[in-house]
Amino acid sequence: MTATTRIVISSDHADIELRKNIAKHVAAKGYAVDDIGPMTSESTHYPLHGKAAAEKIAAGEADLGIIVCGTGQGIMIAANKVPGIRCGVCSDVFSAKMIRAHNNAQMLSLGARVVGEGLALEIVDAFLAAEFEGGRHATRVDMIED
Ligand SMILES: O=C[C@H](O)[C@H](O)[C@H](O)COP(=O)(O)O
Repeated sequence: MTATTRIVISSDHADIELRKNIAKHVAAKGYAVDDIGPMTSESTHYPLHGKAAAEKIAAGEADLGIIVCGTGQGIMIAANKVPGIRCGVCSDVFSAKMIRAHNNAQMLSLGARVVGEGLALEIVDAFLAAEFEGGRHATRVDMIED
């Protein structure tokens, strides 16, 4: 992926400040960021926001996505219900690299109540820097899509 990669970012209410700071961090690297909210901390429902971000990717309006909820789990489950989407929750840098390198995941999910902001930004950087390795991994990703 290049610096022209389009990145959609969303969350539930668990930590909109973390989401906004991720958006700023990613934009500062030169990526095209589409932060689709929500814009207030009012309690909301993570399935809505995981689906909305995943649908942007499925529609070809974004290349990669970063989503946030309390644990990262609920919004990830919702995103993965959109056909063609592969999303993983990461709480460590190695996994963030490997969901791109081996699983060709288009979406990274973060738990705002699990990781602090410093680690979250390192995880984001690892996800964005990694490239899909193809080969035997492409065979397996194709099996998921089948
Ligand atoms: O997987 C779900 C997420 O962690 C949600 O962010 C969480 O369930 C929201 O909980 P609450 O409504 O208590 O803030």
